[in-house]
Amino acid sequence: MRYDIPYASRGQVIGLLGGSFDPAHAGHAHITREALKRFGLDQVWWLVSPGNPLKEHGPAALADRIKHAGRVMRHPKVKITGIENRLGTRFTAETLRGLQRLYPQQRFVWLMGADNLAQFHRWQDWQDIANRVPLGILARPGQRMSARMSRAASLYAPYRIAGRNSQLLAHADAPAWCFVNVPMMDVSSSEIRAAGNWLT
Ligand SMILES: Nc1ncnc2c1ncn2[C@@H]1O[C@H](COP(=O)(O)OP(=O)(O)OP(=O)(O)O)[C@@H](O)[C@H]1O
Ligand SMILES: O=C(O)c1ccc[n+]([C@@H]2O[C@H](COP(=O)([O-])O)[C@@H](O)[C@H]2O)c1
Repeated sequence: MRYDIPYASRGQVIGLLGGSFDPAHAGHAHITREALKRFGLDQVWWLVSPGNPLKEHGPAALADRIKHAGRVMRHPKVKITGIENRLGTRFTAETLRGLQRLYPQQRFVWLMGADNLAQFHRWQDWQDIANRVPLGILARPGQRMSARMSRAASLYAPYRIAGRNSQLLAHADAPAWCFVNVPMMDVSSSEIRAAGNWLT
């Protein structure tokens, strides 16, 4: 299947929420709505990943995950995409380089839950990512401390924008990051997978 590249007008700020979405759930939809508000984003694109490079087991078929994500998240400012499949990228740093080439007139903010900040230093070219785009981090149950104590949080401590100033993030030059203490939803794809076959 060939996936389209979404439209964004000049000057727009686009939040990117990458994930396996295996399957998408209410927690993803919740942090997306919070990110739109807290960071003042024009759009959020979900990047449904061909497969997380750090996860051993491959996810369900991309087309099924995208279809399901479209049912979970319906919002005029949110687009569900298979951009990484289209670009032929799996690593976030490569994806961002590709997107910045394709959209030179737009700004991107990388969004992630606190669990991903905790292991961000294991990602390929993670410092290139942090130097390329602002990072918007959303609280996740049980992950606040590990995120705050993480290698990325300590190395980039001088570039942190306080949560109360979250509206500044989207227009800040990278490196910049902001942790927002949004209300939390205790839900995960692994729990849903363990409970049965979401594809049926
Ligand atoms: N309940 C949640 N609260 C905050 N962030 C979340 C939540 N669920 C997922 N995220 C974030 O959404 C992004 C995509 O998550 P992903 O698709 O891996 O879902 P997941 O529920 O973490 O999956 P799994 O349980 O398989 O690891 C990640 O940045 C993750 O941190
Ligand atoms: O680039 C990397 O090295 C890298 C390592 C782990 C995760 N990621 C990205 O982080 C996002 C969340 O992944 P996941 O599987 O936890 O949903 C998704 O976009 C992945 O491609 C990226």
